[in-house]
Amino acid sequence: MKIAIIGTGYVGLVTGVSLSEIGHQVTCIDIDDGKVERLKKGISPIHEPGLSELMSKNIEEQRLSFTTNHQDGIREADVVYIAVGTPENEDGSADLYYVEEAAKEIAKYISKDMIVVTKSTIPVGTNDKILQILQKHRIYDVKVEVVSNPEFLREGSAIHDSFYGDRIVIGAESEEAATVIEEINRPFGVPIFKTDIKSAEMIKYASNAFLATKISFINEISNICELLDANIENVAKGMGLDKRIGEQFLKAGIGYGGSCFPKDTKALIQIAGNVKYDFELLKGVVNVNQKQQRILIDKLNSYFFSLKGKRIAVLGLAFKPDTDDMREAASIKVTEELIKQGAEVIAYDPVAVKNAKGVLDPRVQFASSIEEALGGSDAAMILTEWKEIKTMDPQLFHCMDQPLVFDGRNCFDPESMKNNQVEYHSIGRPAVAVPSRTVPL
Ligand SMILES: NC(=O)c1ccc[n+]([C@@H]2O[C@H](COP(=O)([O-])OP(=O)(O)OC[C@H]3O[C@@H](n4cnc5c(N)ncnc54)[C@H](O)[C@@H]3O)[C@@H](O)[C@H]2O)c1
Ligand SMILES: O=c1ccn([C@@H]2O[C@H](COP(=O)(O)OP(=O)(O)O[C@H]3O[C@H](CO)[C@@H](O)[C@H](O)[C@H]3O)[C@@H](O)[C@H]2O)c(=O)[nH]1
Repeated sequence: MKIAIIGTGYVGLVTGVSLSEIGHQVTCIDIDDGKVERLKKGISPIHEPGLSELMSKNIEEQRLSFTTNHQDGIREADVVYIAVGTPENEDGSADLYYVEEAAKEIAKYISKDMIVVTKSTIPVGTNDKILQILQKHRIYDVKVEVVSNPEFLREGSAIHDSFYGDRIVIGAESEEAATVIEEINRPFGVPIFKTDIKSAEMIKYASNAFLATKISFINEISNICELLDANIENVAKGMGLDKRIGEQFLKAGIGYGGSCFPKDTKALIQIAGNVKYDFELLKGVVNVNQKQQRILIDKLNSYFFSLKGKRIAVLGLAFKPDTDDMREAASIKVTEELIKQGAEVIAYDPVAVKNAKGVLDPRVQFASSIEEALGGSDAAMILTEWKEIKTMDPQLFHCMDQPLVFDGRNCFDPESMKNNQVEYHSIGRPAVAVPSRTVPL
């Protein structure tokens, strides 16, 4: 099948590469010249395990190409995917500008019967609007159908998720269109769930909102655990053994970030609000997350009398491990607050530094190793559970004069920190104090 994909971000690029890997002829289109030039040379614009290798392989085998020219990409295609961004408007609703522009571009160049597939996360009812745009702006009198095919990949494991996902959701009005998209995806071997368009649109938002709810729930439980001297890791494990609850997404920490949960939860509140439904539970989830992102700062504030002049090492900047994505990363708010309170911030991340430099306060300094960040620091904060951080020798914390760690991702066993004489404050677990500590507060 000949497929064109509009937008080569995380979703468009991973979709294009994966569809070419299972044998389709794919053209990826983007308006960003620089990005397309790099892609043509086989250079991935994002850090995503396994992506570069698979991309180069399919470019070489001539199943995958890139262009900035919509006409070239769309003219020959049997199916066109929309995978452009749907960022957050100021009021929390989804900004549909890029999706609507993409639909207009498609309409200009459709010259034969065509299915347009939406991969972008779009509010319930948006596929209907896209169909109207396509019908209004098309030049030739051809049949055009829209199919909703929301994406469930996670950054950091996007390629794996494409080939081993739990389900592929296809929302269509006609059985014929649904079957075409089913056949395209069949070689993935992932279970396919076919439904109507509006339900497919809602499945995407409801899934993200449910996962975000699990995270805010366990974070609230972790805060209560701290007050009662219980241990959140044991609690989450015991809860997760119940198959109805499940062990995933019960990891307490400094809240969820990234390009999806923060914006999609707020968009769903708006989607509900538009039909006069007050989604109280989800509002609570969002508020809890905002509070949770401050939790390490609060711990630091109750430890030190003032942060003025204190040197704080921040370990991990990306919103999660195995990605260089900084969108809505906890590190943005945390470093902003540290600087506001007069601290000196020295940060380390194995891959996200380039992107971090574009979004963090220019006063944040960057270290090229964990040791360098820790050297001379008064405290360390762990914000991303990179493998390199989780598996480091706790003795390394002695690069600080007196090791003091605030861990927002529960990377270490408190017992091992105690054995290594490291003062250790984590999430939802009793703190480890070191009696000999003499740092002036
Ligand atoms: N990032 C994720 O993990 C993820 C997962 C599932 C779903 N989603 C959803 O998928 C959509 C895309 O997300 P993303 O993270 O890939 O976005 P992104 O911002 O990384 O990429 C969007 C790309 O679209 C391009 N673009 C914009 N308008 C265009 C046009 N008219 N023609 C061609 N290219 C155009 C941009 O230049 C950019 O490269 C969003 O709706 C998002 O919510 C994202
Ligand atoms: O138990 C957990 C699990 C995750 N997180 C945090 O939640 C955020 C999101 O993590 P994750 O879901 O792994 O990454 P994303 O790449 O944002 O993927 C989510 O958002 C995508 C975009 O919609 C969806 O496609 C995916 O299914 C959905 O998992 C990150 O900040 C994590 O640190 C926790 O705090 N605790």
